[in-house]
Amino acid sequence: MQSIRFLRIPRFSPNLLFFHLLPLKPISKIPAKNFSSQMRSSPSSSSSKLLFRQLFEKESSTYTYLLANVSHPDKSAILIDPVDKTVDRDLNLIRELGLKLVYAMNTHVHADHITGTGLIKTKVPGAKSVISRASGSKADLLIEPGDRISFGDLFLEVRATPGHTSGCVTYVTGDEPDQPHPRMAFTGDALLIRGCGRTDFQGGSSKQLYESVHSQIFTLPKDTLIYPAHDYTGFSVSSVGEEIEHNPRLSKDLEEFKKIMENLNLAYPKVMDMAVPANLVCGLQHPASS
Ligand SMILES: N[C@@H](CCC(=O)N[C@@H](CSS)C(=O)NCC(=O)O)C(=O)O
Repeated sequence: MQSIRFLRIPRFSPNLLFFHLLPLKPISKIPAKNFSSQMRSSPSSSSSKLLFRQLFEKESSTYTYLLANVSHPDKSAILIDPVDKTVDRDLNLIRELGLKLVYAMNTHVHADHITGTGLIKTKVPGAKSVISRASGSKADLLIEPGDRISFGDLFLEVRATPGHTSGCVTYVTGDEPDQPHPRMAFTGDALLIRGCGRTDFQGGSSKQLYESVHSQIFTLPKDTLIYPAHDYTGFSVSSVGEEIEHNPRLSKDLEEFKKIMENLNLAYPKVMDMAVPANLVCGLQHPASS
């Protein structure tokens, strides 16, 4: 299905809002599945703006991301990588901002904390849990590479970035004129700022992680903003160009990268034995509630 429109399209960055007159290219549906929070009410309602918040859970140093299409009447919102301990904070924020949470998404099965997605489903009727099919987890939507996750007129595309775990994905904002510019990549634990996820459990593979990051993230425009699932050193955001140049692990060649990863000598996450089984059912140890 295609539509051609010439409209006043807002362009925006996460921090600054710009408005330009742009011709809107034909929209063509990609063959992979389209997960949409609502039907497009009118082909001419294209005004959209992103609300973006980066939220932090200090015990596990996890970032949760809130994105919403605030110019759309539905004010549809999504959460990426919510943590069970901070679900009430996140839901209060969503309530205060008058948003409607449609998807609670995971980038992967976390080993260091319990996801908030299952708990959110018990508190927000209609919100759907999302994780990759390759993760082997239960969720309402099992997404695959190339799928689109829509909220209002905005969308994320799904890229497979295995290596930290076999089911890791990166969510990237759309590559169309009415989508955020610069693009934003929510990399989970595949790519951290000046680091990357460990590869010593949960089907991890250094070679696979290296190939994932180089083929799926480092090929994005250099100004693409990198938003990871963790930071242990005080960083909050980076860019593709910055990580290509300065990432002390992934800027090396594959053989050197593998040696670095073999010698990380990290202790296993303290709650791993409890977190992994729980996260396979979206954080609730009750399959029916996933
Ligand atoms: N100390 C923490 C776990 C820290 C850790 O292992 N982090 C993971 C991501 S969460 S599984 C990781 O990949 N770290 C990479 C690195 O270079 O630090 C705990 O006990 O939970």
